Amino acid sequence: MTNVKTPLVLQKIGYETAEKPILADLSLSLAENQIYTVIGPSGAGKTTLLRILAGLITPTTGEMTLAQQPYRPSQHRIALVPQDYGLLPWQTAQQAVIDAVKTSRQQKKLTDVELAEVRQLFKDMELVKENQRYPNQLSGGQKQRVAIARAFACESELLLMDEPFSALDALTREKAQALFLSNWLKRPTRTLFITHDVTEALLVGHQVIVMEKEPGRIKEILPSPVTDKSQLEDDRTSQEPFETAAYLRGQLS
Ligand SMILES: Nc1ncnc2c1ncn2[C@@H]1O[C@H](COP(=O)(O)OP(=O)(O)OP(=O)(O)O)[C@@H](O)[C@H]1O
Repeated sequence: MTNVKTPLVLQKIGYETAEKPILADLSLSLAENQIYTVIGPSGAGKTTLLRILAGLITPTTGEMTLAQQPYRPSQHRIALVPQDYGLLPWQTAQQAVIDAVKTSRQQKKLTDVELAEVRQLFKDMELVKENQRYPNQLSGGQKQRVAIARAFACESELLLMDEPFSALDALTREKAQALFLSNWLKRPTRTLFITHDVTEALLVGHQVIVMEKEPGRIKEILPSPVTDKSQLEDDRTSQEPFETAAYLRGQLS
């Protein structure tokens, strides 16, 4: 599948456990090559939504479609960057990325062209010196960049990121946002990006999905005033995102 310019549509999605409803009546349309950031209070079901899109759990009610066909996650190339980066202790940074490409393309070996692409990705993600290191030899910021490099390398149709920058200090986080966006612009894909940081949601996302809880549902979807994602450093100091951030904080309180 697919390069079709078509939205991934969720209609009236609900998810409940034996204990309680977790998501209710959630409808959403995710366009191709757009970044959707998701914010909301703890327990609003943000990770549950991501897990549904990844195919890790199945919604109790509602339907999901892509190109008017039922959306079955197992039939699509989906990249997931979890909160803890999901790196394996026995794999170097380079092995992690190469193995992910092999798995996603169902190949035993990469071609010279594909290996050159991986090397370029390491350059783009500023990881050249770290490529032979194991996770315990990498800083948090470096591990997180390896996890993102691995996700980009898979050329996924859907990129799912669960608070990827939450463990980073403020300056490393700003650098990671810029690096992520510059790489995303080179390799754009439909992206859902969970964050607790309202400013990050506006800077990184084209659209901000605001969720509320008990049960988890969408409260509002707001276009980000930051439309040019290549100008992040200018946007950090401009007034407009700050005004929208103040509004969003009000929505969350
Ligand atoms: N398998 C499960 N069984 C029971 N309850 C669950 C299960 N998965 C999630 N929950 C509950 O569903 C609710 C939503 O959880 P979820 O992790 O999706 O929220 P979240 O918005 O991502 O929260 P946070 O911001 O704290 O990460 C929580 O109350 C959680 O305890």
